[in-house]
Parts: sequence; structure tokens; C-alpha cells
Amino acid sequence: MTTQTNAELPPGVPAGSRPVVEAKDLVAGYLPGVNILNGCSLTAYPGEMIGIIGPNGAGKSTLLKAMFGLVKIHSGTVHLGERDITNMRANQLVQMGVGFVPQTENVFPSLTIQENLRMGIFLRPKKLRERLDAMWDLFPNLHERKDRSAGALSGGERQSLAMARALMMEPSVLLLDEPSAGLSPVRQDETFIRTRQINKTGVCVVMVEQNARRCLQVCDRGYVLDQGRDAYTGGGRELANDPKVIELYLGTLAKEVGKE
Ligand SMILES: Nc1ncnc2c1ncn2[C@@H]1O[C@H](COP(=O)(O)OP(=O)(O)OP(=O)(O)O)[C@@H](O)[C@H]1O
Repeated sequence: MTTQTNAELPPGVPAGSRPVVEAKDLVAGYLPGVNILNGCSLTAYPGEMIGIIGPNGAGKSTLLKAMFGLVKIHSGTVHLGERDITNMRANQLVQMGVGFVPQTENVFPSLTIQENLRMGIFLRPKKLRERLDAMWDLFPNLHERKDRSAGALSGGERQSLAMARALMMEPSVLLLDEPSAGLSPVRQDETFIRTRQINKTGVCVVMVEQNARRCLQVCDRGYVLDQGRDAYTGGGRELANDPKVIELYLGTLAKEVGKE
């Protein structure tokens, strides 16, 4: 893993901090000989909330999946703290403290809310009660409906449940793939606020988002991916106002930033 001097740490990250998770120079893809990531790097420090944005097909979801062992990494490394987790399997990573919430099919629709949360911690059943209580505190709306089937939930509630399920194992890093996708603007806003609350409980969050402007507003730092590489990185607001980033997003971010 890279040893960073304090001078290289992002603004706001306390001196002496070590990365919680670090992906370095990832080359990865779904099919032999077809790379989607072409040398992509990302570092998240304790307490950070990181946004990954970029044009369609840039490889944002692929980056998260590669970090979670769902896409084969051909070269480059992923570290969780000091430990090399490159190409480890997802079930191992969950045990080690990596949570992942996919964009779709992220709950068991035929199970109740409470049963879904139980599934999230079947590897550590002794912690069930304590973690359930923590989740009811964080997501009181889920508690009210704990015996309701997950299939009957609205999009926003389902997204909350998916996050809660991933949090049952007390991950040190939570990877979220487009948590606001398909939600109304109000529900999107709630999702961003909720995600920030989760982050404030001490979980490092790395999220892919289509809603680039809102994502950059709430995140400490962002990465802009283009063609499988991290083209730009910086503070959230700094990136949102960066002409180069705006240029890459002509037609999307450019218009939105112009409204501010
Ligand atoms: N399961 C898969 N098998 C083969 N190719 C895939 C698979 N999933 C994604 N891809 C390809 O990988 C490329 C990057 O996809 P990815 O979903 O990572 O992009 P993205 O930046 O998240 O895009 P979007 O914002 O549209 O979701 C695309 O060309 C896509 O077609």
C-alpha cells in the first residue's frame, strides 16, 4: 500500500491518517481481453464520503464491483487497511468489513424487513439484537414496518432497507451503487441526507451516482471517471465548479451547475 505523507492527504483528513480502502491502478473487465477499467485508482480515508461520477459507461459501477470482488481485476491492487483484498470473493469481503449495496435486486422481496436484516448478519448471529436496535435507530421508518414484506416497499424504503442490511455487519466501508436511482427528487434528497448520516456514524462511504451535482454537494471528495480512468479528483464543490469537469459533462452537469 502507498505510504502517503501528510502533505499529500486531502484537505480535512487528519494528519497521520491511513486509507480505509485504496484501489490502485485497476485494470479490470468482465470478458477476457476486454478491459473496462484502464488504470483506475481511488483512496478513501476514515470518515470520508466519496462520490464517483462520470459519463454513462465510464466504468463507475465496474469500479465498485471490482473492489467488491464481483469483477475480475487483471492488474492493480485493492487494499482494505493494510490487507490486500484484490480479487477476494464478496462473501469474504463482507466478513472483513466491506458492505456493498447494488443498484437493483438489493433486497429479498418475499421476506419481511426484519427477515431481510437478519439475512444481513447470518454470519454473526450473536450480534443480531444489537445490530437490529442500531438499525431501528437509524431507520425508524423501517422499524415501524418491520413485519411488512420488502416487496411492498416504495423505492426509497427499499433503498433504506438495502443499506440497513449491508450495515448489519458493521462494515468499515460501504460501497453504494447509485442509491438515488429511480427515486423522485424529494426521495433522492432524503437518500443523500440518510447516506451522510450513516457516514457520520463512522462508516466510510464510496458511492457511484448519476445525480452528479447533488452527489458532489454532499460528498467530501469526488472522482470523475472517464473511459475507465479517474480523470479528475478533488473536493466535492471544487469539482462541481471545475471547468474541465463541466466540459466532460456538457449536457448534464454543465447545465445543472449553471443553475446555481
Ligand atoms: N456484466 C457485464 N458484462 C459485460 N460488460 C458489461 C457488464 N456490465 C457492464 N458492462 C460494460 O462495462 C462498461 C461500463 O459499465 P458500467 O456499468 O461500469 O458503467 P457506468 O459508468 O456505471 O455507467 P452508467 O452510468 O451507465 O451505469 C459498459 O460498456 C458496459 O456495457
